[in-house]
Amino acid sequence: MPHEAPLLEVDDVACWFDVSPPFLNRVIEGKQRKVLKAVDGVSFSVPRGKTLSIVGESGCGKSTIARLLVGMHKPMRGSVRFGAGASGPLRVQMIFQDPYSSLNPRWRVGDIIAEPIRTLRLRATLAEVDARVAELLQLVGLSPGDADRYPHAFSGGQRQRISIARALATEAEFLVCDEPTSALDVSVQAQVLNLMRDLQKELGLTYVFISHNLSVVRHMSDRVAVMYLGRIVEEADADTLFANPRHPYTKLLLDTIPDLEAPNRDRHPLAGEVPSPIDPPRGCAFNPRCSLAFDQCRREQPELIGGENGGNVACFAL
Ligand SMILES: Nc1ncnc2c1ncn2[C@@H]1O[C@H](COP(=O)(O)OP(=O)(O)OP(=O)(O)O)[C@@H](O)[C@H]1O
Repeated sequence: MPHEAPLLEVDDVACWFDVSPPFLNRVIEGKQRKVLKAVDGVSFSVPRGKTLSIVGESGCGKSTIARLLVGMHKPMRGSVRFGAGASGPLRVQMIFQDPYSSLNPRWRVGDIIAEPIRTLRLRATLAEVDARVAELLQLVGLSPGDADRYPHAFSGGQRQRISIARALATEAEFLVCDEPTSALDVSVQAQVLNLMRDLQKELGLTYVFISHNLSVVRHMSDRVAVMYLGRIVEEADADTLFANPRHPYTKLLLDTIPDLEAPNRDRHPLAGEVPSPIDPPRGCAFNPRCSLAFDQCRREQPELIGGENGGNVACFAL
């Protein structure tokens, strides 16, 4: 079978922010500026119809990657390349974490979903636009009559369904989902995740799914990349990563997931905090929190290296 080119290919991408206090712009030369390396040398690819999840604690650079993918940030190094869509250029949309602030409260839901259809001229007549809006509402588990209501009339889970309908209204084939269920009640999270999985199968969608919560991504992902302080420290097929995590940070992250089969087992809370990306530790950024760290880890930064299980890991201690 010919090897299909990935739908998304990210190669050695870096995104740094100048976080010098404003007055430094005038009085201090460039070399003394403070630079925050939010993403620093990240590479991954996503095949068509698959899900890559990016996980890690707050501040690791996950949202910055999401913004790089949809063009809200420009990489200062490296490249983000998309393959072709089914009919013309690939359309990429983002689903945001907060379904309360991402929908215009003054617009009826029907208009929110119709807007991209009209702007992109995807339907010719008003009646066709209305029919498409009704179809999209049903696709996400709402009813066509919901088109006449305003966002405030809906729960958080329903609003996230509306956001998904709006994204699909563009005929997007690639969705970047930044913590799409983190603002929702736990009982509603599973419903929205199931909807996203069903839509993926039905429409052949490709996802980059961002979360700080490994248990959320477990059943969503084909592949998982674990980020720490702007870099990927481990990347593998989801089943492999959950069954046999290799990087000490991945192991710690997995240890924080509640085990439904052994709810009374002692869990180890993640000790310590992610260091500041403005002044990261020398060597492996995880070394101050790592029980396996030795001299080399405090001096050199480990590269992501492929292993026999098809995964990649960046650790000197393995
Ligand atoms: N526009 C910006 N200007 C300056 N610093 C930024 C900017 N955007 C992000 N950062 C910093 O970059 C680092 C990575 O942020 P990012 O939001 O990508 O992390 P994250 O893993 O998504 O965390 P969270 O889950 O809290 O959103 C953080 O230290 C953050 O403060």
